[in-house]
Amino acid sequence: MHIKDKLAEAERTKRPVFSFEFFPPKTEQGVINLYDRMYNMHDFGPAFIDVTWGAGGSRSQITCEMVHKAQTFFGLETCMHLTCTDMPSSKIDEALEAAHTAGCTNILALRGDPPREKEKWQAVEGGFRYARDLVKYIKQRYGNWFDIGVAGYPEGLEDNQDQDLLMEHLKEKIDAGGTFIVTQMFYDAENFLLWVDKVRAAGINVPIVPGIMPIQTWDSFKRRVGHMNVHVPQKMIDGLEPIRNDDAQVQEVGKDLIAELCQKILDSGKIFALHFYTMNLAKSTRLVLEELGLVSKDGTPSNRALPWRQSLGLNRREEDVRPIFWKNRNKSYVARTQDWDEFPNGRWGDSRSPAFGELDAYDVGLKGTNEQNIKLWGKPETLRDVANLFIRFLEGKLKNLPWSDSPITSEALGIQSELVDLNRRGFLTITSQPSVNGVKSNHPIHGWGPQGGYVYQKAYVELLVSPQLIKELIGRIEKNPNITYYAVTQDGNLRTNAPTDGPNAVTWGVFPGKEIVQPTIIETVSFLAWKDEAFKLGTDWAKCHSAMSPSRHLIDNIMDTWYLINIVDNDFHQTLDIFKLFEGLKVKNMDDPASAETIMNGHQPDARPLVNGEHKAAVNGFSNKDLN
Ligand SMILES: Cc1cc2nc3c(=O)[nH]c(=O)nc-3n(C[C@H](O)[C@H](O)[C@H](O)COP(=O)(O)OP(=O)(O)OC[C@H]3O[C@@H](n4cnc5c(N)ncnc54)[C@H](O)[C@@H]3O)c2cc1C
Ligand SMILES: NC(=O)c1ccc[n+]([C@@H]2O[C@H](COP(=O)([O-])OP(=O)(O)OC[C@H]3O[C@@H](n4cnc5c(N)ncnc54)[C@H](O)[C@@H]3O)[C@@H](O)[C@H]2O)c1
Repeated sequence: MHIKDKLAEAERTKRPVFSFEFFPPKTEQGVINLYDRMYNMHDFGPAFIDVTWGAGGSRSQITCEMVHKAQTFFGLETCMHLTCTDMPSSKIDEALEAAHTAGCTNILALRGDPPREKEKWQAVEGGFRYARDLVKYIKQRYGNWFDIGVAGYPEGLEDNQDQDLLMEHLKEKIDAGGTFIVTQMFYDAENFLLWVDKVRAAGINVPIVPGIMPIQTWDSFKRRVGHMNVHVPQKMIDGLEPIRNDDAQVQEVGKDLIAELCQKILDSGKIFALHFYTMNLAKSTRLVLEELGLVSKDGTPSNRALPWRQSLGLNRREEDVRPIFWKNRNKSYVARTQDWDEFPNGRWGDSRSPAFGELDAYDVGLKGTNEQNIKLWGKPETLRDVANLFIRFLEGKLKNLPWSDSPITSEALGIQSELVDLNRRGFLTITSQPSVNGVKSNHPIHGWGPQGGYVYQKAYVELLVSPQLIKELIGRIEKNPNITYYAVTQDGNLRTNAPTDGPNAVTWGVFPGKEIVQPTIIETVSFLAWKDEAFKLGTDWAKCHSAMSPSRHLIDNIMDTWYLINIVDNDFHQTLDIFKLFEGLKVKNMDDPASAETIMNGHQPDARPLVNGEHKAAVNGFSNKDLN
């Protein structure tokens, strides 16, 4: 059924409907577990679900596969997103044909983010430069088979803050055949409703579906707001900031704030649908829907297990944490633990979670236009210039780096001088955490999770290391039985001394009446998924600079030849031992304009390759190619 008909029915009957957006997970296990979740969320009764378009290679294949499964097996009315970026018309045809074959009759037609490298931008044959062109093409090829939605921006768009122009272009998309509008996420109801009036004044009469992003934790909320550049009313900040360290309270207050936002929108009498950016998680969306009375409080997903398989066969949870009571009751154990990855959900969380590693709703990659990024980070020509950027970030003088999208935290300030010193010597630090040996869960710096608990963490540092120094560094690590590491190059050459493939918990908490929660882990699969993202952020940064520029050359060389390494001191009583590994080590020629090449041609490591990246990835069900 076409979405426009469902929306028209909602408006006619004045009974609001809602929809859920899912994105293609980063890992194979995440995809499998998402099917469980989609199946369960079916019971909430969404009018339709959306699957975002994962640009490029395997991610787009997963979109098509998810659309097929949702439509055919779960009986969910599905809308497939489709973008123009880097899509020759043959690929657009393939995607549309896959959707058609799956019985999907709804497409959200988008432009996608422009390729970073401006000089390579080419509207592909058929002219899919704007979403409008894609709408026209779909109409032309498929007539009325597909109902076509388009995107709307009440808060403006990064590359176009001119609201009048955006409105003109929105009108063009509707005139080309768009029949409904789904908006970006926002938290400002007043601004949205004013925008709705402007849409109507522009002569656009199709239904508008507002994009709602539930609040999971303070950190993810802040990160997304920053990423999407949306305005947050002071009332929300005031409600959430004082309880930022108590995830359970943030979820509770967040639910109330989002329900209030939704209610205001629905009470306006102008809007009859809500679109939830679920981020592949069920709980916070469900809580908002319950609060709004759109699902009943006992309307939790039923205990139905997927008819064609047993979920627990999927290695969903480590078997040794399964309570003995459920030993022979796999299905009900699955149902009882359906929110297993909901809380808290760090970005280093479990790679089996459908929500693993997700930063924003669409694709990973560097944010900001090339001009903005050059203004922010300048035009580095030597390794010293690059290291100085990291140092300025660590000193709080720069608000972000390609790998760090929010300012340095007070937690990192405790080891600031050690981190600055590393960068000064040519080790580019990306993430860090000091060790914590049991502080209260409401601790202002290290605290997280519910009240009354204690939290722990192991000292951790993740950095980019020159091939000049990697051998010596790994040699030192391997002499210390407390320290584990993973090191990988962009092309997937992985080295590690981790004793198993399984997770190494680096953050955990003990809370009253709960099992131990370990939100942050390091493991092979998640590290390989992250390394693709980490190197992409770097190559995106290089592409902000023109092809022949020294900055492009320098950053590309670092990405092509350096190692991404994470190091954990498993003795969580030690805070500074991890830094002793680097004593006396320093990259040579940091001021040499060709320093990156010097490094590339320098001493190559011959540390024992414990694991071959490609092979290891295959063992885990992926090839690095698939994850790109
Ligand atoms: C609800 C929603 C879902 C999304 N889903 C995805 C997804 O699944 N995958 C993904 O990669 N991205 C997704 N995005 C992000 C989207 O691809 C980006 O925001 C993209 O930058 C803009 O896409 P658009 O379809 O709105 O573009 P368009 O409407 O084509 O507009 C893009 C820019 O071009 C300008 N423009 C449009 N027409 C013209 C014209 N005729 N002349 C000159 N300028 C023009 C516009 O003003 C705007 O600045 C989504 C966004 C939203 C709001
Ligand atoms: N190793 C893995 O398996 C894996 C998987 C996915 C993501 N990641 C990591 O997740 C990180 C983001 O996670 P998050 O959002 O929880 O953390 P974040 O980016 O907020 O940073 C985590 C901590 O590192 C500190 N930090 C930030 N930038 C730093 C820098 N340049 N040098 C030293 N310390 C810095 C922060 O202040 C904070 O205390 C990514 O940057 C990546 O390193 C790792």
